[in-house]
Amino acid sequence: MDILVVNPNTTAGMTAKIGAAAAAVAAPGTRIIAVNPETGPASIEGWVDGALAVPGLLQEIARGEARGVAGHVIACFDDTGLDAARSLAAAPVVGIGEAGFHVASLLAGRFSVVTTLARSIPVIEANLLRYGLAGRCARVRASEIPVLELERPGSDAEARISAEIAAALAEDRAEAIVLGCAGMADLAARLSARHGVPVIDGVAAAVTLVEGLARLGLRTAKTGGYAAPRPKPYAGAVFAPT
Ligand SMILES: O=C(O)C[C@H]1NC(=O)NC1=O
Repeated sequence: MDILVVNPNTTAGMTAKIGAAAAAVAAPGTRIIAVNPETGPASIEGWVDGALAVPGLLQEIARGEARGVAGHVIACFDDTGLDAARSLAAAPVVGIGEAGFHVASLLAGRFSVVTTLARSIPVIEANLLRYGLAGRCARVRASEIPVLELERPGSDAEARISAEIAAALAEDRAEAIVLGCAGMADLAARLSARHGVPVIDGVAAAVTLVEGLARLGLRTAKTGGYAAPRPKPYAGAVFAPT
C-alpha cells in the first residue's frame, strides 16, 4: 500500500527527516510518499502559520487521492487542516498530534507533551479538548526551540527537549511523553532510553495507525461533517476542490 505523509510546511529537509521516520516503522509492502507543499510557511508556529499552510496541504491531499493512496498522514503536530483534509479524502487521514495522544493514552494514565515554542501550546491544548483527551494530558510544555532550530546541525535542541522531559517527569506525574513536533521524530528512541519512560513520536504513531485503518478496509465517514465540499467557485484560490 502507498501512504502519503504530508509535511505541511515548505522545508524540504524536514520532509526528508519525516519521511525517513515514517519509512522506518512502515510495514513491509508499505511505500511512504513524503511530500510538502510548494507554497506556505517554512515552519508552522502558531495560528497564522497554521492557517496559511492549509491550502498547500489540501493540494497535496487531493494529489494523493488522485493517485489512490491507501491513507494520509498530516505530519505537523498541530494537526493542521485535519478536518478539511478528511472532507477532501476518501482514504483515512491521521494527524500526528491526535495519533500521539491516543498512543500515549494506551500506554499511560497521564502523559505530558513537549513541543517547540510556547505559542504552539494553545493550539495543542485546543486539539486535546476537541479530541476528548485533555483529561489524560498532565501538561503541554514548550522547550522554547524554534521549529527550524531542530534542523540546524549542532543545535542544543535535543538537550533542551530532554531537560523539559525531566521536568515533566518530576513535576507533572507524567508517565509518558509525546514529542510535540514532527521535527523531533528522530529523537524519540534516544530520549526514551535516557528517561526510562515511553517517548512517543507522532509520525511513527500516525503511520502505524493509518496503515491499520487501511488494512481494516476503513475509509473516512462521508455522511456528516466530513462530506465532500459542495461545488462552487473559489476565486483566486491557491487550491480549490474539483
Ligand atoms: O507546532 C509546532 O511547533 C510543531 C509543528 N510546526 C511545524 O512546522 N511542524 C510541526 O510539527
